[in-house]
Amino acid sequence: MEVRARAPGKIILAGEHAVVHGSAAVAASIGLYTSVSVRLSSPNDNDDTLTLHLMDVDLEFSWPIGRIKEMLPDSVNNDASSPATCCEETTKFILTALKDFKIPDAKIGIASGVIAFLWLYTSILGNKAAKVIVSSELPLGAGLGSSAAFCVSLSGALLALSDSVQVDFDQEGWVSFGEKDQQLANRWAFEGEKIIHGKPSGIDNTVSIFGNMIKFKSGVLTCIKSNMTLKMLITNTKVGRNTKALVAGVSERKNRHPDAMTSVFTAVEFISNEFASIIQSTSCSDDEVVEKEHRIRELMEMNQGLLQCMGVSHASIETVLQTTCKYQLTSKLTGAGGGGCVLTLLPALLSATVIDKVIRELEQCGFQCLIAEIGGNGLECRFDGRS
Ligand SMILES: Nc1ncnc2c1ncn2[C@@H]1O[C@H](COP(=O)(O)OP(=O)(O)OP(=O)(O)O)[C@@H](O)[C@H]1O
Ligand SMILES: C[C@@](O)(CCO)CC(=O)[O-]
Ligand SMILES: [Mg+2]
Repeated sequence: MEVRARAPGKIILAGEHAVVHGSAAVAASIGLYTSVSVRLSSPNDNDDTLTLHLMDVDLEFSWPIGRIKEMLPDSVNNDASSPATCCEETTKFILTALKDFKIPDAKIGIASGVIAFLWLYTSILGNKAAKVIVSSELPLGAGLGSSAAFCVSLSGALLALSDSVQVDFDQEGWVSFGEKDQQLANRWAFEGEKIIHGKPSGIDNTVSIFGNMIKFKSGVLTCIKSNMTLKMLITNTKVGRNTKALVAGVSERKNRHPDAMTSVFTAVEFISNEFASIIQSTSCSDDEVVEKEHRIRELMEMNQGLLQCMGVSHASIETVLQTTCKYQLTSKLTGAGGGGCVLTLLPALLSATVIDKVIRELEQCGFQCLIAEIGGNGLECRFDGRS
């Protein structure tokens, strides 16, 4: 039996990092997906292994089911309907066991993804033999929510094969989960994100599950209906970074300067709330759109300044800011920062010639630009063999 699931990446329009400390943030899904296919072995296959093929990093892992039972003895009592946290001891044990695979140093960040996979797989499906393939259109570790899309698509595919969710696979094409099942997949994906991120707010997995645009604060989501076309240029600085380390760095800064950092997070809360209300308000004339874009630009500029205060900007991000500023365009980092991706607002009346010029100049700096669709569907799955 084979199931495929796909989950989108995201951009954070306002509020990253502050959201980890309880402030509001605004995020939207983007039209770039991570896909997972899970094929359970049948008795005819005569194959008693669990195999994970990570196409994007060209790594394959394979464990005899006996080894899975040793590493995760509780997998016999799996209960897909109640998401559980992977304890530190289990994480360390699996990490040690992964040494057998000699993951190259340049790809060592993948180990946390493999631990998240083993935890989600065995907690949801127990210790069944299967082949799992993961591939993504997202750059990994670049601020576009690759870890959340990974955990969401995995949780979706695994739950679809469990008895705990009801998916109508008689429908043609991609199918969404019902709301209760989306909530369950979201709780599992959050458990996976905890393994990869340390202390996630939950915004990335939530927007990847539900899609579209959301405001998120202290674990609570509010759907946002945008009343303006937001066009963002996404520039990948290609500077590698790790969300877990950046989130931990901001917490350390908060411990050193609690009053100053609390004020920074409070300021971000106001920015996110104002951002959300601007995009939801209706505008009739071109002048009103221009006025709204002007206010959004100022909010992005202020948010970027506060992210600098948190210590998560980077020289490569500053280069993108300076380059786009030459064209009177405003940018801010998105996701965890420290490199990764930067958003630039492309005003509705901006000419294609200017867009081409700014993209060319950014690419000459060695960066990679893309214009992704904002909003769109969240987690979806299907039985393979159907279009
Ligand atoms: N397609 C994938 N294949 C294997 N591992 C993946 C994949 N996508 C994500 N991961 C895991 O997620 C890690 C990257 O997560 P990280 O949170 O650092 O970056 P991100 O999610 O892309 O950015 P952000 O959290 O800022 O949005 C990788 O090192 C790997 O462990
Ligand atoms: C940096 C952060 O705020 C967003 C990462 O996309 C972390 C989180 O919210 O979990
Ligand atoms: Mg992440």
